[in-house]
Amino acid sequence: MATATLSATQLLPLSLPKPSQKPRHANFPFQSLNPSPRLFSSNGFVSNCSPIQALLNSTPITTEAGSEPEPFTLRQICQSHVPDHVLCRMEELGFVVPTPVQRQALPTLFSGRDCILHAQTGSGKTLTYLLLVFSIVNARRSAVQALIVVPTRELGMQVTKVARMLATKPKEDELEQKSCTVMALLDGGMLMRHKSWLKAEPPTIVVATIGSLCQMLEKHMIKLEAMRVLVIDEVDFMFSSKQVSSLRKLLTSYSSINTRQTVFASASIPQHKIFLDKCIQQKWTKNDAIHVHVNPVEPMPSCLHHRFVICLKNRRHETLLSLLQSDAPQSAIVFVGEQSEKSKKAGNAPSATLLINFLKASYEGYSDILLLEEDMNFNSRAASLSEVRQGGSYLLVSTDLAARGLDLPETTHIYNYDLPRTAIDYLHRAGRTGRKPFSDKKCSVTSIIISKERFVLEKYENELMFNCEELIV
Ligand SMILES: Nc1ncnc2c1ncn2[C@@H]1O[C@H](COP(=O)(O)OP(=O)(O)OP(=O)(O)O)[C@@H](O)[C@H]1O
Repeated sequence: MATATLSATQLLPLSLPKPSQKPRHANFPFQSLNPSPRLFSSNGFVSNCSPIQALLNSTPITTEAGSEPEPFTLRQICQSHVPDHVLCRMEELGFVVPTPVQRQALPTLFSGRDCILHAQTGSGKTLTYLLLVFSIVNARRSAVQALIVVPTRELGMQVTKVARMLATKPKEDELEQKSCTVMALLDGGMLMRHKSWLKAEPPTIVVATIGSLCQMLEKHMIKLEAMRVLVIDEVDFMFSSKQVSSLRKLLTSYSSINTRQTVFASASIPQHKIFLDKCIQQKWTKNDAIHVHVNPVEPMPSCLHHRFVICLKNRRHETLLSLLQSDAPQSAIVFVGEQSEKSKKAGNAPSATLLINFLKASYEGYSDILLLEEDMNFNSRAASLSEVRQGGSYLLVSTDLAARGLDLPETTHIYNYDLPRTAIDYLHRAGRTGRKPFSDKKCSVTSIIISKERFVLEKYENELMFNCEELIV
């Protein structure tokens, strides 16, 4: 059985600089989206795209004598794989320079290999797998050709939005050939409407939560015979959820590894070697599946500053208040633990509600404080998120529902009002900040703990290889 784990250095395409070569920048090779004199153009670049692209095309090349030009842009990496109109949209949306995961994983993905995409939170895994999807699907074919499975409705909406933005064609091009259609088949959606849509003309790409997807599969409303790429996002979470049996069925009974390319993505793949072996043994992936692990020695973004405050159990509200007053964050997420069944049965108010009431009464830093938790209906959840996305300044109080995949790039501060249950939960909560791939701006993650929780946080520090600074408030 051939299993493989590729680290960053092994995956570099031949023409990319090896780590032994002098990097352009000590921390990150691509500091700015502004084209620098080091940029080069090649014949393959010619297209009628955005001004950024035009500038990139026209910039003269300066490479060392005799050396191969280095693929500097996403366009160069994707050129012969992804349709030009998608590349143009990508650039219009500001995605010009590849993040490390894009630079390292895309050549492997374009080679057709099944892949476990393992890279930090906020590193751009979504665009990575979407570019693969667009390299494979054919908009002229009326069949579901790509399926992206996500754990929550919120993440599904986000991925759908990016996919639709990339798929959009200029009006004049639409007349020649229609764009890919993207369906969001998500829990809390209007399944009746989806049924009519699927019947009339199947979409090219489906973004689904496993519950809604399986309902449609069981009723034979959706067909996966033409599916050529399957992405499972937040794969470790999906395999540890209650829906694992549906997921296994999707991977083995509803479709076959021989006719699809399979991609698993997450910022955390515990025991990844065992997981990769299992993927092959269980026939979730083909035998030559590869583990692309970007920056394994640093599981969390380096721009995060981790802090903790020790307080008495009954002083958490006041401690959070003084932190907010001293930090005055423009945009922050406060994570609270989920209410236990016992507490629900006893008729207690959830701690998130109590906290919001307290903050509304005592903190004037925000015009509104928003809530996101599992017990809210889907409409209220959507309303909270859309307000957060609209406003330049927000304070969101949330359970771990917001911890996986959500992209709110303006978030600068994370507060763990309750300590997360595991190091992996810590990693994903912390990863809701520091989500601007080319920014060095420091963002903070602050945990409010009681003294006997200090050893738990220390355990997380060891597991995730970071240091937490004590704050006295
Ligand atoms: N090449 C790029 N240039 C600039 N910004 C990018 C690029 N690729 C992705 N981004 C931006 O980076 C942010 C994080 O990307 P994304 O949501 O894909 O992260 P992720 O790796 O999936 O994180 P998580 O593990 O938390 O889900 C997004 O705001 C996205 O628009």
